[in-house]
Amino acid sequence: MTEATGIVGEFLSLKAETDADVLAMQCGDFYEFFDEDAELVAEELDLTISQKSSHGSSYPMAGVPLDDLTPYLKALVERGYRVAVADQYETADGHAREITRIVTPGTLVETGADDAQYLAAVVSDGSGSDERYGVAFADVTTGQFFVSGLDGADATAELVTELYKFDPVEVLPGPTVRTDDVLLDRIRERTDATLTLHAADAFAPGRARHTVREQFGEETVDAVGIADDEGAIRAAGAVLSYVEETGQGALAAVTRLQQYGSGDHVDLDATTQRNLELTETMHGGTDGSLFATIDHTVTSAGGRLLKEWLQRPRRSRTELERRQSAVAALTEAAMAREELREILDGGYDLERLASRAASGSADAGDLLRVQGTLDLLPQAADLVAETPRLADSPLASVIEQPDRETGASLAAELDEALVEDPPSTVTQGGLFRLGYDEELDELIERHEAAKEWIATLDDREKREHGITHLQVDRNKTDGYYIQVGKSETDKVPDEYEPIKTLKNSERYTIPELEEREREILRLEEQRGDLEYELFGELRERVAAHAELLQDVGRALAELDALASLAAHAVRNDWARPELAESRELDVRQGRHPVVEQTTEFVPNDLRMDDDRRFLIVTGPNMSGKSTYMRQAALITLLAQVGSFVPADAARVGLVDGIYTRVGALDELAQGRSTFMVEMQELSNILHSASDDSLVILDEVGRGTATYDGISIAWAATEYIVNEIRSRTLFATHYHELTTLGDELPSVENVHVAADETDGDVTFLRTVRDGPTDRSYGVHVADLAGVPEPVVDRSRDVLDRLREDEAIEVRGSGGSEGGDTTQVVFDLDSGQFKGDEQTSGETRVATDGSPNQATSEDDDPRLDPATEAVLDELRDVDVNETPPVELLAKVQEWQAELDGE
Ligand SMILES: Nc1ncnc2c1ncn2[C@@H]1O[C@H](COP(=O)(O)OP(=O)(O)OP(=O)(O)O)[C@@H](O)[C@H]1O
Repeated sequence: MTEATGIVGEFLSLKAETDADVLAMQCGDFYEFFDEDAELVAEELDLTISQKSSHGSSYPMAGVPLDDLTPYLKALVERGYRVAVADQYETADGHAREITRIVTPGTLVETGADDAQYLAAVVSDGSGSDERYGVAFADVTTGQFFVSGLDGADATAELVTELYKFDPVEVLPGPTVRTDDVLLDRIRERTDATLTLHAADAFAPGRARHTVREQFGEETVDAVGIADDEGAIRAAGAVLSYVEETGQGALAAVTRLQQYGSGDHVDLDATTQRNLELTETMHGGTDGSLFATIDHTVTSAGGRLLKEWLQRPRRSRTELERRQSAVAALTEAAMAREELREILDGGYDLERLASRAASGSADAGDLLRVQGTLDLLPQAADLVAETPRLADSPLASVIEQPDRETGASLAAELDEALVEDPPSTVTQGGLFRLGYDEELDELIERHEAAKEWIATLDDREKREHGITHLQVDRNKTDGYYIQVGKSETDKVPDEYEPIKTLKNSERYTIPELEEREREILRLEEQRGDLEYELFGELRERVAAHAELLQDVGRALAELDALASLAAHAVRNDWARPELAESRELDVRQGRHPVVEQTTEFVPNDLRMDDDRRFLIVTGPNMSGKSTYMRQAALITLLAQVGSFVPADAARVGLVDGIYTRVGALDELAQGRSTFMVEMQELSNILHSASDDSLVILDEVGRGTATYDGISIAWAATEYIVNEIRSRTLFATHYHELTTLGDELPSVENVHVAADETDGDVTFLRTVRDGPTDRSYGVHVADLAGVPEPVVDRSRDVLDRLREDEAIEVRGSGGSEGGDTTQVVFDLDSGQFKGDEQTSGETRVATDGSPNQATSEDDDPRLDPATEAVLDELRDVDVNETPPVELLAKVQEWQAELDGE
């Protein structure tokens, strides 16, 4: 194929210059895509493809009008593509084109989503156990910029957790990271980010440091305390240079460098965030998450902040008490709270608008939204000042924080400058009020006068020439014209010069009109140019106040988030928790914040302190163990957000981390066995939790053979109680573990009660002290529709087991000629026993402890037929096998065991 020339050739050579996935090239009034790019956008965005021939070949082509590019860009970028935009500019001999910006998921300023949009860079130095990372997160749509250095044994896990928390849309892996398959896989697992290779030298320490200083100034870098953290600096520098390189101009809005991770936040690993369903449920939806339940914010910035609070609860008591006092004041000042929310409801996203001003994409409407939103702060301030309960609260300082004077003068300037309902294009004039600029006023006056002259021309002509059907109008092809009805064309004077004949009328022009038309066109152009220039200056002045806008935006967002917490507390009768330094958690009549919304909830107490640090929670299946434990975690978390909590009263000893291990739902898809995941999570908890942490373990050990499971759960309990000393809730169906309550200090049993009368089980949902030894698993199997014969047979077996107080494995005796062999695990003694009546042998573990019980030497020998049945039994996936097949299996096994 010959090489394409002309416009296609130009496109292809520009495309070869960039590493973007797609190129949009301006051709006059359109942005065009050619070749593979045309096919891609046609497929993704449903554009029509046409063919463009060049040098004997035909190329697919698709295009969008100039002014419509943004939504298409957004759509492509949201699908993870990086899009280069080439613009056309005039030259002495025609025009040329060059790539002016690259729009990527992490640098798209005009996002439509409410959520934060982080661009991250990750660098690593060190290796093995001495792994060190630097990480930076920038949200160019709001100007947020966070950096952190991570080191120590758990640095990799912490890094993955941070990535999960910030959930970046684009990640720039540093030079070493991009060669680390394992880490890259974990990043892909934990985020939906596009991974982009950014120039390696942007990560170089010297260059990165220079970039960071240029952006934030040397003093800031020193003050924030990252000057010595090379990893953090390298990551920060790489992010900044990438934003700059994409040419989006958003860098100007990134004004504040914030370091995080130095112990101000409660550790919430990625698993825990998911398990507690903070922002998404385990099934991936948002409905039914904690955030969806408690979010009553009225602005997107308020919602974003509240979500951030949930994802990053605080450890600082001062900060939490400040938020609590504000929420408390708002719960008590009902009318003022609702009025405040109404005021806020009129606001727009100032942080986002600041970024749009800085990147030059804000239009006149955006600047009016800036003005309108700036005006809300003084309104909120007046309301707070007039309401004594609020005036004494920390709300006053939230409002005091931004520079209100400058805010007011910027708002006044915008108000004086722009007309009420400006057009969305900024090049055609019509944006400014009279009195804003003298030169513009004069142009406007002349423009308006010329238009006025034309507006009255028809009357003059009608009068002078006695024509009734005469009108003056304008269109694109003919410009201004005088139109006269056919019946009266004989009355037109000589100076009327015909320009077009229509069916029923004739169009004319006259020299005077032509002159005015030229004047109007000239004035329109001058006015458009001048207004565009003035608008650019005005937008730059707004952009120069990016930091102020961010301050006001955050203050309004904070008011919104606090008012939302107060509104939820009032509607749901939540109480202000007392924050304690001691290691306790004392909840009176606590509820689960999400479940209480949809259920007649039975409240429960919870008491944990130094003498009662580890609670073993037993109770029937479905009784509410998981709910009770999550409730404890969520109450703690809400308290450390500064919120009220779903309880009559609560005293919450502040925690440094919340760790959970509950049933994993979605890990299988990622190729790890359920049990492996369970153990990795347990391992992570045992490494990370401290005596200030809250640990929730739901059925640890369940994923493997019973004895291994009990052994692991037992040993983990001992380790947590003796070594870690965290506050821990551990739900289990291994009732053997309840004996630990007597043996270890600070371990107590509680159970969720159920009532059984004549075989009918009622879940009481009440938590009481002491253990229980009943699971009612058979009852739940019945409820779930397991076939009756299986349920009945289970009941028989269960009754026998209860009589024997033993776990029994039953098989046909090979050598004993059909006699039954029984191997039992005695719940009282925690020992294995052979059935002396039939086999005459006793198999007892040497020291009686469960984890010894499975040792090879003591393994009871069974005949091969029984072994085979047991193997099959172990392998059956109960969740995957239809009940009828299960039933058939059971019959088959019975037959085999009966020696048939
Ligand atoms: N205190 C309560 N009041 C009302 N309903 C509750 C309460 N606690 C739990 N429930 C409801 O009971 C059901 C079972 O709760 P949960 O999953 O916590 O039980 P579980 O004991 O952990 O079960 P399993 O042992 O089978 O995992 C849930 O649907 C929950 O909504």
